[in-house]
Amino acid sequence: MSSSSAAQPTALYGGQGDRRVTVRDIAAAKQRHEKWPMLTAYDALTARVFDEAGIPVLLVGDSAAMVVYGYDSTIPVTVDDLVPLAAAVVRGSKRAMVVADLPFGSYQADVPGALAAATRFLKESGVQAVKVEGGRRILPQVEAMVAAGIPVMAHLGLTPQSVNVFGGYRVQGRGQAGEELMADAKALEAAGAFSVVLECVPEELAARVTDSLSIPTIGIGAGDHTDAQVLVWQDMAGLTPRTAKFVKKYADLRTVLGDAARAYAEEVVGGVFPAPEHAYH
Ligand SMILES: Nc1nc(=O)c2c([nH]1)NC[C@@H]1CN(c3ccc(C(=O)N[C@@H](CCC(=O)O)C(=O)O)cc3)CN21
Ligand SMILES: CC(C)C(=O)C(=O)O
Ligand SMILES: [Mg+2]
Repeated sequence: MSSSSAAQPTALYGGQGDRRVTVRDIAAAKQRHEKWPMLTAYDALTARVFDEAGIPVLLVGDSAAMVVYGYDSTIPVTVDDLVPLAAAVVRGSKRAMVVADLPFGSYQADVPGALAAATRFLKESGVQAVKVEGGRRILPQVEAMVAAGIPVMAHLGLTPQSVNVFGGYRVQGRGQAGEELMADAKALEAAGAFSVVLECVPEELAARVTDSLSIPTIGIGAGDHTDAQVLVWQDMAGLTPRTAKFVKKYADLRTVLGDAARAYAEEVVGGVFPAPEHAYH
């Protein structure tokens, strides 16, 4: 593992302090050309680990549909499914800004629906911001949420809630589609989005968008020129069996956890565990 080229903690990454990271902190990081990491989290214990590691932004992704609930896309997951996970991540963290994905079907149809879904996450989970997939078609929703005081993170490129339009998880934004994505990004910035995720797009496009916007870009499979990076934590920790090309594995939790389960099982079967020190007298 190449964790040796250690970057110094920055104002946003690795800091301590008993207040949460805000949208203003994130905006200021771009002015300082300071890169930052985001990770997903879906429960209190991992949220606490990542918070103590100094990760400034935690995303309760609708990828929970796949890595928590076992569906094969993000389409089935609901607000009712995600709100309790988001609440657990908020309870498990102290410093990180917590962002929740609005799930498929909860914001696309109209402004009242989007406001209702986002409001549930802020009231019932305590997250500080929400994330929505899409560009100019959802501008009214973005504008209304921002006007209501809800920070909005945008998401362009491979927007997994549109997997049935794309016909699979493929790179987006090649050729003319890149110009459309650029126009979407500028429109979202003008609508008040505080950041934009760029997923699975050519790195040249992600760099151009990053240099054209004053809000930070957060890349996943978008090269090294975005302001921030995000990965699904089970991917970067090596728990997911198969991952996309853009994932780097920083641990091998699949092996670690499997070995632990086998060691425990063998000791139970062999009568080694529990030992006297694990019993009450
Ligand atoms: N565990 C997990 N990690 C993710 O990053 C993730 C999810 N789940 N669920 C929602 C979406 C789906 N994502 C995916 C899934 C697969 C590929 C993938 O296999 N991509 C191909 C690229 C093919 C091409 O060249 O166009 C690859 O081989 O990397 C990409 C993004 C990203 N998101
Ligand atoms: C991968 C990130 C950007 C996401 O949207 C998710 O985890 O749902
Ligand atoms: Mg998502």
